[in-house]
Parts: sequence; C-alpha cells; structure tokens
Amino acid sequence: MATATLCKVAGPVATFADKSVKTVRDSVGGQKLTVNRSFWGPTLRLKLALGERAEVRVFSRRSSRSGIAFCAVAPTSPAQTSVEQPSTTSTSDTTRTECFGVFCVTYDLKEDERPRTWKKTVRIAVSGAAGAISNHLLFKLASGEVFGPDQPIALNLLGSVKSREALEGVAMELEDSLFPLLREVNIGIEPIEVFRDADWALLIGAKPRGPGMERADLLDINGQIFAEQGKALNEVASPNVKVLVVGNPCNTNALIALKNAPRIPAKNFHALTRLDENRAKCQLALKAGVFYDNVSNVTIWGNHSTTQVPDFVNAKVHGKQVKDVITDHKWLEEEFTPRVQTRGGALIKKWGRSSAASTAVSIADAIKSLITPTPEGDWFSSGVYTNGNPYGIAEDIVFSMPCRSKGDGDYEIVPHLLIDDYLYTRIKKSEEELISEKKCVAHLIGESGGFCDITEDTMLPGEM
Ligand SMILES: NC(=O)C1=CN([C@@H]2O[C@H](COP(=O)(O)OP(=O)(O)OC[C@H]3O[C@@H](n4cnc5c(N)ncnc54)[C@H](OP(=O)(O)O)[C@@H]3O)[C@@H](O)[C@H]2O)C=CC1
Ligand SMILES: O=C([O-])CC(=O)C(=O)O
Repeated sequence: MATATLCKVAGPVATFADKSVKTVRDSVGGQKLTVNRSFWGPTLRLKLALGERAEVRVFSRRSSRSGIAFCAVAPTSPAQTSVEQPSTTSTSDTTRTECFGVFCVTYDLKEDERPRTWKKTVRIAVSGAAGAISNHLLFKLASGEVFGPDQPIALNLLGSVKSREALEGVAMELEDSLFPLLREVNIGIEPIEVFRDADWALLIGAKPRGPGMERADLLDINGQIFAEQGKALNEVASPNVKVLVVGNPCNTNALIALKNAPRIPAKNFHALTRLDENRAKCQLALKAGVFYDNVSNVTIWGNHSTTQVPDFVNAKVHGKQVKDVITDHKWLEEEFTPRVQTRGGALIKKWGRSSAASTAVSIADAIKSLITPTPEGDWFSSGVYTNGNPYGIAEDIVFSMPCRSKGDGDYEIVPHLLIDDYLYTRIKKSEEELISEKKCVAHLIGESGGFCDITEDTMLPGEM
C-alpha cells in the first residue's frame, strides 16, 4: 500500500535549507519523485510503500555541496516520517555534471500544460559553452528557432575548471529567459559526463592560436581535445548522435573526433563551413545587386582555411548561373575568392575578436539544413567524411562539399557539379592541405608513421 508521507531533509543537510536546494532525484525504490515546479525549499513529498526507503539527493549550486538523505515510512506507523542523516556530503565536487538552478526541479511532464504535439526532448551537448559563439547560439537553440516551436530541448553544457563560474552565468541567463521549450540545463567539465545520451554534439571549444604558435602546434593541442571528446562521444552519446565541429582547425578536428568514435557512423560528423557559404552568398548578392535570398547553390569546397574554394561556377542568382549574371569574371576569380577566404580576418580587424554572432547563425543554419528537407535543386555546404565521395577527393579526410538532406538528420553528397580547371586546381590545393594536416595528427587517429610537413603556414579564415 503506497502511503503519502512528507520527507523533511534535515540535519547536516540543513545547510541546504535555503533557496539554493535545487535537485531532488530518484528514489532507491525506483520511484519517480514528483516535485512541484515551484519547489525551492528543503521539503518534498514522496509516495513510499510501507517500509520502503528512498534515497534523496540534494545538490546545492551556491555552496557546491551535495548530500544524500534517506526517507522512510516506519513499518509500525505508516503516517510517521523518519529521516536519517545524510550518508555522504561533498564540499568540492565540481567535476560532476549537474543540473542547473530551475532546471533541477523535476516534474511530471504529463502534468504540464504542454501542447499534445510536443516531441521527445532532444539533448544537445555544447562544448566551449562559456565562449563567445555559444553565448549567441545557446539562446537560439533554447528559443525554438533551430529545432522548431514544438521541440523541447535539453542542454548539456561543457566548460572547464577555468570557465566553471562563467558557465553558471550562462545557465543563469538561460534560466532568466523563461524559454518554455528548454526543459533541462546541465553543466559540467567532463566530456564523459556531459555527452551522455546526446542526440547532437556541437563541439565549439578549442584553444585559439596564440602569438608564435605554429599551425602544427595548434593541430596537436586542439587535436588532443577532439580525440578525448571523440572517445567520450563513442562511449556515452546516443549511437546516432550528430556531431558538428566548429573549433578550429575544424576539418581535421572533426576527422580526429570521428576516428576516436568508431561506434558512431563517420557520416554523422560535420565540420562547420556554413559560415563560409553564408559569407560567399553575401558577397555574390552585393556584386549582383540582389538581396541574398536570391543566391543559391553555393558550395564551399575543402578546408575551413584560406585554401577553401567558394564555388561561383555552379552558384546561381535568381536561378541563373552566377557567371551569366556577374559578367565581371575577373572579379569572381581575383576578388570574390580571396574575400571569402579571408573574411574572418577582415572581421577580426574591425571587431578585435573573431566572428561569434554570425558563426552562431551559421551553426543554426547547418543544423536546420539537416533537419529540414533541402529545397528542390539546391544544396548546402558541410565538411563531411570523404569515403565514397563522387568527386574523387582523397578518402579518409573531412572535406567541405555540396550536400542535400531529406530532413531526417542525414544527408547525401550532391553529385555531378561542374568542376572546371579553375575549381580543380584550387580544390586540389585544399585537399593537399588536409592530407598534410592529417599526417600531423596521425598519433591522434591511431595511425603510425605520421610526420608534420606543413611548410607553408596556411591560415584559418580569421588569421591574416
Ligand atoms: N568553423 C568556423 O566557421 C568557425 C570556427 N571558429 C572557432 O570556434 C572556436 C570557438 O570560438 P569562440 O567561441 O569565439 O572562442 P572563445 O575563446 O570565446 O571560446 C572558446 C572556448 O573554448 C574553450 N577552450 C579554450 N582553450 C581550450 C582548451 N585548451 N581545451 C578545451 N577548451 C578550450 C574555452 O572554454 P573553457 O574555458 O570552458 O574550456 C572557451 O570558452 C575557435 O576555435 C574558433 O577558431 C570561430 C569562428 C568560425
Ligand atoms: O579563425 C578563426 O578563429 C575564426 C574563423 O574561423 C572564421 O572567422 O572563419
């Protein structure tokens, strides 16, 4: 017989007896604890069978302390509440992934006034969550603008010891935004915790290249991050997780991540080149004197670096070939191409930091392109794994190509684009660069005999 009882968390846990008590989780008996949305205090209501014990975990954000108390209904007296002292307390457990603030309040969704059409919650893990790009992106995700107005989401935010406080600041702003679709925010500093059950992993965090740092150094330092994160995804993420690598050098970082995650289809890994595509569309629109929504079929080929190839040969304006609309072909070859390749650097000169808002927009675009059907005849750019590609690009690298999707999260590479001599020589140069980058990180992708022979110190778009 189930008996309603009041379990009062007391004793040493009383240090939590204020509004910083945030979480009430799982009972030993496997019961779901239903706590009212407005629960803030140290008191909760449990339904316990006679003689049953429930373990109650209490986490405190403010004091970084946690404790476990036991509640039980004494067999002799069903109405009586007995509370044992906490068995453990921790004062410095900051490595664990924790739910944050208001998102710790567990409640039964069925009791909510949610629309019937709401779907299963999508869990999105974001690394570098306290960084500049994330500061724009997280609010787009939470608003419903990316996954749709009927799609609840959970955010698992990855930071570091250094950014732990900042991560809490981000989570507080998410709390204060009252996004109805945002059902959970969890923060942590261990990929193996934060990536658990992720349906999407947006890998943004990476060390920026500092003064005097060679590209090879950057490849190694950041490569190690992505090797660790690939392994963690392999172990704990959803088996069909979609991974978008943003942290630079993003193509090779994506290769490292996928090589360290053999359980996840290599096809699920993307390197972000959508920002480059958007930049190319803007420049073509400016030159053609049209608004940018009239520009379509723009491909970025290759690496997210200054060797990338923005394709004006197959691009269209108002459905017509760009070369028929923009007849100044010298401009296309000699101005358009380098302008797109170095747009990131031009922006840094103005802003004093790399593009963050437009990058967040392009991440949103990249996700939307995978979860909505591509308009007939069009495509989008993404850095994807090259095995089996229809363009003869070297296998086993991550290379940006034209893709289309049915909107199911998957994609196919669009075949039969015209590759003229102009494109071919440049595409080959970007391919060579990626093959060299791969050799530099052989030790991180389980290959022997690697060596780093990057002689020309090619740049990220943000470097000049
Ligand atoms: N592909 C693309 O189109 C673009 C890519 N980028 C790249 O995106 C990345 C993030 O940019 P942005 O958000 O502006 O950068 P920020 O410096 O604002 O944030 C980056 C985050 O990365 C984390 N980080 C820094 N060093 C390390 C490290 N050694 N290991 C793990 N994480 C680290 C930090 O988080 P914490 O302290 O929590 O670890 C930091 O918050 C950069 O690599 C940038 O070059 C930028 C624009 C476009
Ligand atoms: O180089 C950077 O950090 C920024 C970058 O990738 C871009 O703006 O395209």
